Amino acid sequence: MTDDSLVVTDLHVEFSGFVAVGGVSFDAHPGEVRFLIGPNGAGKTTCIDAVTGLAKATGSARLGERELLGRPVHKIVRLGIGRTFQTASVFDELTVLQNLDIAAGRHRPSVSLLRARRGVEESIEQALEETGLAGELATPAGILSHGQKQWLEIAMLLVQDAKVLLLDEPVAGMSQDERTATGELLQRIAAKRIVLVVEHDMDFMRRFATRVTVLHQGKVLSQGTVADVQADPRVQEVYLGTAGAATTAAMSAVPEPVAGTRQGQED
Ligand SMILES: Nc1ncnc2c1ncn2[C@@H]1O[C@H](COP(=O)(O)OP(=O)(O)OP(=O)(O)O)[C@@H](O)[C@H]1O
Repeated sequence: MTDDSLVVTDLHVEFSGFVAVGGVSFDAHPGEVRFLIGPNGAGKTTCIDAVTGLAKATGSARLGERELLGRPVHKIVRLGIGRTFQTASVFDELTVLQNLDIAAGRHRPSVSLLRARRGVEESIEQALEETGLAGELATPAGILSHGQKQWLEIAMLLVQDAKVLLLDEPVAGMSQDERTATGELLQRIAAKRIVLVVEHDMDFMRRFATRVTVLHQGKVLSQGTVADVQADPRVQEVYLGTAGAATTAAMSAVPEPVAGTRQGQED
């Protein structure tokens, strides 16, 4: 455990008496690509909503020494918690650079776009390089590929210097190549920041997760390395019952170690 860790303890969220998250605990640290998985309605997004202040919750979610629960959304953002949503939320009519300017809290009049390259701040330059969007500076976000839009959202979080990136189904709808590029991007980002991924895609999880928490009906069903959760009969049962044979096959496939990740780290 470090001062930079995200530690969620006994998280509870109710919607009009319905318990969406009923006592969930997990932690995440810089240096790992942390996954939250589980069938539809398991409570994954609600956990992220609670940590980011969008859903009222009890329990605790601490970033280092700081308690996040009970703070308003904008203060949680200021503490360095960034998130993406299942649907990319970039400004389609604005260019990649303008989107990043907005993320950086900077206003760039459109005339200066002609000289855009000259005026690019270092943080934006770095985020563009990191996410592979350097060649798309003047491209309207609306015509980016689906994968590039997700990367732009991640770049926006990097520009804001988010310490924690909470990513809700970042590879949904992506091609295989885009998934691989995204996984590698997350590994690079995770070297210095906390990356927590909510995902349905089991193959992606298997390739890139260092540790996994499996949620089911608002509770933690299993937690550990990819190998641990795949071997857990309770996980196999839940996926057999809800997601069909394809997912079960993906869950039971032997994980391939990925260079540069901290496979095997325990709670
Ligand atoms: N604002 C809300 N009001 C009422 N119920 C909600 C609300 N948000 C989520 N729920 C319910 O809480 C449960 C958990 O939902 P959540 O979206 O967190 O699940 P999930 O694991 O992210 O699912 P999915 O993979 O389908 O996105 C579901 O039963 C959902 O219908």
